[in-house]
Amino acid sequence: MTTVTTLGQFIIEKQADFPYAKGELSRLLRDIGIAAKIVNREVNKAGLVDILGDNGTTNIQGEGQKKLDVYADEQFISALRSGGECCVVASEEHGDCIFIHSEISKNAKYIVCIDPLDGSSNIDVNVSVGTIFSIYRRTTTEGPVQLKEVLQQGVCQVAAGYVVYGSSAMLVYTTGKGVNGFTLDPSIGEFCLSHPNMQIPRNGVIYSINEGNYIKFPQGVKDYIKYCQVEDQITQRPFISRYVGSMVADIHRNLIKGGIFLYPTTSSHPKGKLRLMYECNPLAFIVEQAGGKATDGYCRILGIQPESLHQRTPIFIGSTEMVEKVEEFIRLSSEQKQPIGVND
Ligand SMILES: O=P(O)(O)OC[C@H]1O[C@](O)(COP(=O)(O)O)[C@@H](O)[C@@H]1O
Ligand SMILES: [Mg+2]
Ligand SMILES: [Mg+2]
Repeated sequence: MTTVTTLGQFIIEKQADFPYAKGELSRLLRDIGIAAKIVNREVNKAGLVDILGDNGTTNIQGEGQKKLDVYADEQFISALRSGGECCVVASEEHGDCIFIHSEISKNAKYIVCIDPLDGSSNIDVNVSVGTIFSIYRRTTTEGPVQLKEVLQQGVCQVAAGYVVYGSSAMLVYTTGKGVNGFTLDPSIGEFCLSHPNMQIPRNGVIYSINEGNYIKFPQGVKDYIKYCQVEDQITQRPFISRYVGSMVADIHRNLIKGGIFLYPTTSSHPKGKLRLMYECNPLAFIVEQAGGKATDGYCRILGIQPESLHQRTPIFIGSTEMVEKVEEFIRLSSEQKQPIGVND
């Protein structure tokens, strides 16, 4: 008989890794797991319930909100509110932080940054979407929590994770001691350990970028795409182009198979499109913990000092050797030198 380890059991077991732990972070991860199950239930039957389509509202970034964006946002915020371990939430769907002032949360130490529904453009077409979360601890216990306590560097994360709502629902997270993946077993309603100690291959043959923006990319990125497309058996090129358009799904695939995900600056997004606090930092923490790399082309994503809640950054993330290769192309093009391996 196969024994299953549920997320709840695993979290408790791993608590021993943290001598100061009192169970608060465990309960917070549990609360996120519960909200993920509720969102998954709606995603699974999205066509049958009134949850597809536009919500008719826009978020702080001027993006049209989907009904599922708003629904997921409400579910995660209500779970974090009622759980009692979270003192402030920074969500993609809200311009400002949501400070939680309740009796149950008066001693709460944790700060959660969240992208409640990632891959919104794929919601209505039954393609994998996700949720991304990042957890920090307050930097002081004095007085009410301040915005500056939210704007911590990615290296200060105490935990991060994502949920993929795909052919199966999976929750993948790290607390800085490796990465583990759990698959939802609908028959028992539990996330069960299915991918222990996930490791991303050091190299890969999959590159993931919206090539529709090709002409808007910096030269170094264009050169790297050309490099990926040139025939060369030794380096197994041409590489395979895969792009779901849901960052969580693209990163999850590369985490398992190896590969690189790139969202550079473009002329329409001169600072990049993806958000540092609740997309890039959490996924960078996971990929680094799995043995990969995440940079903005020059610097480590986790080392960037945040200045605002919804700031964007270019990102190159995945198998270490592939990220180092694209960094090389970006450096060479900024030194206006001809890269090797493009016009073989
Ligand atoms: O359509 P584009 O420009 O390729 O952008 C796709 C990217 O935008 C996102 O959908 C942005 O995330 P949200 O859906 O949470 O706003 C990413 O998941 C995805 O990688
Ligand atoms: Mg997103
Ligand atoms: Mg989103």
